[in-house]
Amino acid sequence: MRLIPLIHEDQVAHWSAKYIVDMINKFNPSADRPFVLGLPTGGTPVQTYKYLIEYYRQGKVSFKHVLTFNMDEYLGLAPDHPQSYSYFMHENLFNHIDIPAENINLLDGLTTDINATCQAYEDKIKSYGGIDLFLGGVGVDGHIAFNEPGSSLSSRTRLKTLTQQTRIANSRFFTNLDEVPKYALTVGVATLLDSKRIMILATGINKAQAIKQAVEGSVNHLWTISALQMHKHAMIVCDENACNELTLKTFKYFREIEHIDPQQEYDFTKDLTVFAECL
Ligand SMILES: N[C@@H]1[C@@H](O)[C@H](O)[C@@H](COP(=O)(O)O)O[C@@H]1O
Repeated sequence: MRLIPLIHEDQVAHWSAKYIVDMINKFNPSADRPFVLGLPTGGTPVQTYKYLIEYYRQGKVSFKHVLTFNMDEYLGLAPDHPQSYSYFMHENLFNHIDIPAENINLLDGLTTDINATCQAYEDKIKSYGGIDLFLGGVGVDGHIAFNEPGSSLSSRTRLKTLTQQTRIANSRFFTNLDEVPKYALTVGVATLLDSKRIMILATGINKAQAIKQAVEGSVNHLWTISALQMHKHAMIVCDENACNELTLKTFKYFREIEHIDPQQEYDFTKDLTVFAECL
């Protein structure tokens, strides 16, 4: 696993956006060979999306041949509902870049045939040869996508019941807790593990326990983020607060191998994908 223990939240956003840009450009996608990108919602990636838009506006990346699959969607919310993940993605990213509408894939929260919708999503991902890079966040309870504690580590896209803790955490985007849906459609842990690369973002002290479990804990279905340990190219990009529960030894080790010096400006001009190739 590659852990990038940065200092500030903004560096996490900048690092992750630059990594995505470097990956896309290196891949050199075309109509016949698109780059397949998995995407999350939540508060954490918003700033990453702002940086991606900035890179796009500066002409440093194009999304014309990028195909996206979002990781999850609330059951029962229409795509134009302001709290739906579809709405979020259009507001925060898709409306500001050159991605063709037909390249965007989102789970249908209004589906009347859940199993068929989930199977079709898995099939579509496979038909493109899998996800090249899945970007994600992490819940306070260590969930990735909506794979709540106790999710099978072999799970695929399906319906999940949300925990009360997750509903409370996500209620900040709704008027009150009762409005937060109780169910969601989500890609599974195995769907995520099938991606060629996974990059999880974590910022803030409330993610520190999840990061400890992910990096120092054992692989465990109660902390689904720990399944990243089974992946060949998994990365966690986090700020100092999210590292708060790591041992000093772990923290220093990863900081050293990533050449992160808190006294120096981070060099965002270098190719961030290179280290991953060496792992
Ligand atoms: N399903 C999403 C996850 O994909 C996300 O990682 C998590 C954390 O969100 P935030 O970044 O707002 O802390 O929230 C939701 O539960």
